Amino acid sequence: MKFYELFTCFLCRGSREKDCVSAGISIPTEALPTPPTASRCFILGLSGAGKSTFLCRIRTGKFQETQPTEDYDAQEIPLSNQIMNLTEIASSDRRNFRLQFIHLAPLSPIGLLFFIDASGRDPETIEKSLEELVYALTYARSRECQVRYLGIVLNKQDLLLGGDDRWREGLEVIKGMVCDTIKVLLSQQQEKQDAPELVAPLRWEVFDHGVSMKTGTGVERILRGLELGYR
Ligand SMILES: Nc1nc2c(ncn2[C@@H]2O[C@H](COP(=O)(O)OP(=O)(O)OP(=O)(O)O)[C@@H](O)[C@H]2O)c(=O)[nH]1
Ligand SMILES: [Mg+2]
Repeated sequence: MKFYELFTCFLCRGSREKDCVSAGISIPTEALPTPPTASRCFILGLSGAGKSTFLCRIRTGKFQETQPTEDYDAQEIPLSNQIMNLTEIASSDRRNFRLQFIHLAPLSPIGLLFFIDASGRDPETIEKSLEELVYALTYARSRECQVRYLGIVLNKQDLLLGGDDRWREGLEVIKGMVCDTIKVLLSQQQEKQDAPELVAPLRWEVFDHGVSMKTGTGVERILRGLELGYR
């Protein structure tokens, strides 16, 4: 799928309904999010990408089996420089993501952590993930909200390590698709030049090298990235 197709796709797709069982804090669909006081970081990614497992790792320091999240799940964690509110948006649901902006003042910066299940190496799943990422970045911008930090997490690499060398190649392809998408998005937005300070995440990076929420590899790196992104 071409980049501009990703761009138009998000405009025509609505948010999806999911039948889910809550893994943590469960809030009825119709309830509005309560305003958090800490800096905000949204955890996005398709269902099953590992968002709750990441939150669970932070909460308990261990791997625990999760259930699909219902609507969203939030927790506040202390970083070295501030308190960070991490809010998982279940299945990257667009409506639930948009609802979070009710309590965000214009120009207030946010962070995004975007999870991708890299174990399948299925191009359609990656493209679908990237559509959601483009939607999130573009929606944040439409709300005059600066994305201060974007971390893209290529998760579940423990499932690749036992395989042959082709997994390494597959991972590089995924990383290439992610980087191309972000670069095209940023250059297109910069061309518009209507609000340059809102255009790009001030800092973005891809977490690859063995990342797995099951083994815990990469969790510290992700938190450190977030910390640096908000410095
Ligand atoms: N092998 C492996 N499994 C993982 C990893 N991360 C998550 N899982 C498993 O993948 C499944 C889905 O993980 P979740 O963390 O619930 O996924 P999610 O992104 O929160 O999904 P939704 O809440 O539906 O949006 C669970 O069975 C996890 O145990 C990983 O790094 N490696
Ligand atoms: Mg979840």
